[in-house]
Amino acid sequence: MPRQFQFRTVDGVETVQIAVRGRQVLARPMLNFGPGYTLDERAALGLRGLLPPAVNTLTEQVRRVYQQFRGQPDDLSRYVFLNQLQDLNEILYYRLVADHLEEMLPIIYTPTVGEAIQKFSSTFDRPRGIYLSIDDAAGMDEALAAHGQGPEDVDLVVVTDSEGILGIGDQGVGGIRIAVGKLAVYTTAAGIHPLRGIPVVLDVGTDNLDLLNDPGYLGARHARVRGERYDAFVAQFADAVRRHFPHALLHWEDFGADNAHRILAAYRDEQCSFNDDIQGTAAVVAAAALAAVRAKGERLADQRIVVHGAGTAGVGVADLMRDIMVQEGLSEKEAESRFWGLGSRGLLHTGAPMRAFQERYARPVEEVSGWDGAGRYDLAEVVRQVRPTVLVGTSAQPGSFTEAIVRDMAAGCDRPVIMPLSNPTSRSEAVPADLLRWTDGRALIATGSPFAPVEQGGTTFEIAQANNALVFPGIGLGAVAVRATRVTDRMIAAAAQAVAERTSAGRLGAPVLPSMRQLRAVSAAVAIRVAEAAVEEGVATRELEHPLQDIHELMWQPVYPTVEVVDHIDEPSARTTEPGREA
Ligand SMILES: NC(=O)c1ccc[n+]([C@@H]2O[C@H](COP(=O)([O-])OP(=O)(O)OC[C@H]3O[C@@H](n4cnc5c(N)ncnc54)[C@H](O)[C@@H]3O)[C@@H](O)[C@H]2O)c1
Ligand SMILES: O=C(O)C[C@H](O)C(=O)O
Ligand SMILES: [Mg+2]
Repeated sequence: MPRQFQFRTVDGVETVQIAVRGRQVLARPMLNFGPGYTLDERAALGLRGLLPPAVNTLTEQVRRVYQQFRGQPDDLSRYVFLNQLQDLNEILYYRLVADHLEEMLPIIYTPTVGEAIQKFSSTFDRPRGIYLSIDDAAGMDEALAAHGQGPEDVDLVVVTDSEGILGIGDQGVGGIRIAVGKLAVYTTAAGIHPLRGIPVVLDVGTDNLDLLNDPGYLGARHARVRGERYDAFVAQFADAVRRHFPHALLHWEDFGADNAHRILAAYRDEQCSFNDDIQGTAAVVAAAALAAVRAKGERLADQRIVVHGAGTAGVGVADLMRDIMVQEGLSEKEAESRFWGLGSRGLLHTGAPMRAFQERYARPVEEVSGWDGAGRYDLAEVVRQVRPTVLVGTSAQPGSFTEAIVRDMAAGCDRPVIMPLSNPTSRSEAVPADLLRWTDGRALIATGSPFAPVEQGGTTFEIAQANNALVFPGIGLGAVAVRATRVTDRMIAAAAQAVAERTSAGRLGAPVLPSMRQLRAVSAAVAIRVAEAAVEEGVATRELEHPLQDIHELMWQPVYPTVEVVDHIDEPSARTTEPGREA
């Protein structure tokens, strides 16, 4: 099918060539500027009479839709409203989100996206992204082609199989919305062009009985396919991405713990890909931990770290912190001995069963011989015995950082670092106001979901949001900017470093991470460091001549482009703004 339109940027000016007319223009979210079209443009595009007479600026349109947004009764309705706006006029949607970032991010992303995923089938209207069903594996190539993007057109593919959505588990086909949400954050934070990212759900069935028994459920209605058939489907998908979109970075999101680690290990050396829950989370949490221990005048290597929930995120976080301790001078074994991990059966130790990816954090069984618990040691016992200085929560067990546990921890150190990272808000291991109360304001806190500042003892405590949203957009942009062929550990460590450098947690009450308000600047800083690391690692296929300028120019802004009305679009569609020279 001939192309209907094409965006290009020449000398910093974005233009869209449009080869369709009339209602076909208004039917495309990236072309529908609504009353934003001038009268001349309306005449040239066959839009006369299809729009009300007034011509609006983008600012006027934002004002109107913001009022409509404010009129929504609850967060889920706000999500649905924004979702519909994205499918109506996508540039206006991104402008609205950019202008009201702090208010909108918790709607289009965590925590509200969690509820929207759970209610996917009842709130579904217009499909967005690609739905790949294991029952139609043979149709995968056709499905990817049907999306309409050519090999040069795609920078990013975000994929989930929906088994481990946030902390709410298996959500079947509704998981597409986490991929949509992550891409919206890529665009908002790092200026990835809205057309250059594709959200994908791999629907392999669901083990969620509520979904299987819901007559309105829109996904494949059978139990999750596992084993060889699942692996073959994932392999077919990874290969199809390489063939259809050879320059795309593949972002794995919210897979179940075993598959997440296995898939990352299988593909990280095969194609440009990373796992956000393992590596993105690790980078942001390491940055928060570094800022917190610096505020105490200590090193990471000096800490005793308990990871409550040694799953996808927990083990990723431990691995990166271990690597930082090694840089600080510890041996790998010494560094690993600074961690105590807990799974659903309590402390990981060599006398109890565990999963392969957890084994390096198993404590020797001799260490626990005198402990209370007969082989199963819960968080309270671990905290009592270990006296941790850092407590990480990636368990999705709400309230598991109890008053008794937190007071016990705080009795053993001056500034306990406590990070309840589980999302959405309903899964948080503790809420900041409680943590500050139980520790008399001594705790250094980071949470996964957003929390309002807390007033205590005359101090306002701003709560750092340690959400991978602070790093994955920059990791993506950095990798895309230099067309990296892999995402290496050093690129992830560089992302953590870039965030840590932009944090100063010295003052009492200051957050241990930059605010989400600074998302765009942080993402640009992360992208520059990630791109540089990619070049140093030899995985970049082009270099940036002026990193700051080049990254800045690559970041798409939500403004209406100059319209060029044409009869047809010339192929090929190679990107016209080259960020650097071929290496
Ligand atoms: N802040 C962030 O950026 C961020 C990033 C990724 C994940 N998360 C959150 O972390 C949580 C876990 O996500 P995940 O992807 O790692 O899931 P996961 O299923 O891979 O890991 C959860 C782990 O918790 C363990 N667990 C379960 N019950 C437990 C209990 N009672 N005590 C101790 N451990 C227990 C499980 O054994 C598992 O190892 C989710 O809520 C998710 O939203 C946050
Ligand atoms: O999606 C988020 O908010 C962060 C993270 O990827 C998660 O799974 O919780
Ligand atoms: Mg996730």
